[in-house]
Amino acid sequence: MTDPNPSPRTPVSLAVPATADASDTRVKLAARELAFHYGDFTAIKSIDLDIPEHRVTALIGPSGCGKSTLLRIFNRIYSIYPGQRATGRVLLDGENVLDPKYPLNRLRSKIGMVFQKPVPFPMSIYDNVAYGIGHYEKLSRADMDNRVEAALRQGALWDEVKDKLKNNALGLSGGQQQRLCIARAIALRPEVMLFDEPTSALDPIATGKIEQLIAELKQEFTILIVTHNMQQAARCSDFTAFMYLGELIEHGATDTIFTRPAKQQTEDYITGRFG
Ligand SMILES: Nc1ncnc2c1ncn2[C@@H]1O[C@H](COP(=O)(O)OP(=O)(O)OP(=O)(O)O)[C@@H](O)[C@H]1O
Repeated sequence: MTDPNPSPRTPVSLAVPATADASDTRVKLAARELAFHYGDFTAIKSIDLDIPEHRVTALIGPSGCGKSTLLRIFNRIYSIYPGQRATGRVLLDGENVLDPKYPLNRLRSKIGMVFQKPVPFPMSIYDNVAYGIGHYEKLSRADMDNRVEAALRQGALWDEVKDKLKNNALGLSGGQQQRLCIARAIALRPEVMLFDEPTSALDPIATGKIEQLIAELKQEFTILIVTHNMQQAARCSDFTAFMYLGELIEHGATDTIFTRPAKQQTEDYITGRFG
């Protein structure tokens, strides 16, 4: 994992105005002694982590440290794969969502996920957003129209697509497709949104739009974002968690993690000495 020829990263400039304080918000999502196993391989080793409500928390760390695995535990995607097993607890508003008695449908309606590569359904822009809603609620045509419009507005896509809602979503640009996937997740009115490297396939302009969108969305949602981009973590998160080899090494206010990290491993990673 250690890079023998490290190239120092560009110094990270912070856009976070002041040290974020977790004491002015409550914990929305929490991991307690959370571990994860792919067969015999332990990818996450007993993590405790608090995710504050209405804040953006960035998950950073070198490739393979377990960031995506952690997101996949939070909405129990892993449960469809044989041999994959989580132990410990994930508390959403205090309830353990890993308990098999916690309904998967309820969990999916509360925790939405946006993936690295936008994957719109091969259907119209309108239907992409309406499709998921139809699984959970029976809305009149007018209510559905309103819900689709609201989601596309919140996804910062409405102005670009309002005259072509019946067009196939696959005709949108990559950045537009990603915003459509965000709108699709928003339309279900989740409480937590998980973003797994949402801009890694996008150009800087499209990336900037998504980052701005994430900053706006935290008013309504609790956000967790996995990113390899240190500048992005610094720009759009309030809190940052640094993982290494399946362990949570350090977690705190983003400006503290980037300017005064407590652990040497964190400093080595954010300054580009490894990873
Ligand atoms: N399906 C799988 N079966 C077995 N091991 C897996 C599987 N998926 C991931 N792993 C292993 O689990 C560990 C954590 O992987 P994960 O994808 O969570 O890391 P990551 O930090 O998200 O990496 P990246 O930044 O490269 O996406 C790695 O060692 C990986 O090889």
